[in-house]
Amino acid sequence: MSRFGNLVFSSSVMSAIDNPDSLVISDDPLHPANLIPELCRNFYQLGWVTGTGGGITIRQGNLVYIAPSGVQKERILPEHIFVLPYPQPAPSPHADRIFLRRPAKKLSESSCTPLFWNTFDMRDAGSCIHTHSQHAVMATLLWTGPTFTISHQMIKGVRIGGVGRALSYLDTLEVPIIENTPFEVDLKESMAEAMAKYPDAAGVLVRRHGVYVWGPSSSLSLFLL
Ligand SMILES: CSCCC(=O)C(=O)COP(=O)(O)O
Ligand SMILES: [Zn+2]
Repeated sequence: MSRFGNLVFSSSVMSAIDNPDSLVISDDPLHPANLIPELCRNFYQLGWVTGTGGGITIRQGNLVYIAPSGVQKERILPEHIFVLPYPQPAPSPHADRIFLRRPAKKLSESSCTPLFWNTFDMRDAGSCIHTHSQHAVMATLLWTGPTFTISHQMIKGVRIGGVGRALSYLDTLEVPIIENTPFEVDLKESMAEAMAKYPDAAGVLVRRHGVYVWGPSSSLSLFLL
């Protein structure tokens, strides 16, 4: 453990401070910096992240990897990935979010970052995926109330709260639907409220917009989609 300003981080985080690019260079296809671009290409092919919409994060221990904002997600490269330490104090007008590594190219981290943080803080999630899937949007139009509810369907792989035990055929899956806002960041509070009110939900739908789904790892978040 070492100190970085007022924060205490593991030695792996501290060694990354000397060579930030080492955080996104790996031969391992499962390394988050390689996995995020691959998953984004898959999401594009599925029609889930058309235009520049959607976002993804993977957290491995105290390192958080986040895709860039406002870019065609199918064109993301490992060098475009942001890396942040976790945990860290919430950003405020007086303190910015802390980054261990930013891309050399002029990019911003996903505008979903505050919402991704909800899933780390409230569910100890290892990944969170946000898509604009037409199926998710359609569900929010057909279920006009505050939740999408389903039972006796393909819910056996869905985990309670995204990270707990798997649901059975006989369980009922209830997913909160929050109302859309002009900016992604403005969904943070209503998403957190929905997560607190529905602790068993493995995701949050955003009306006329899409869905946030999380899991203990990227493969399990993906399965829930
Ligand atoms: C045209 S997308 C508007 C913002 C949005 O909904 C979104 O998902 C964008 O996420 P990003 O990671 O590109 O900031
Ligand atoms: Zn979105």
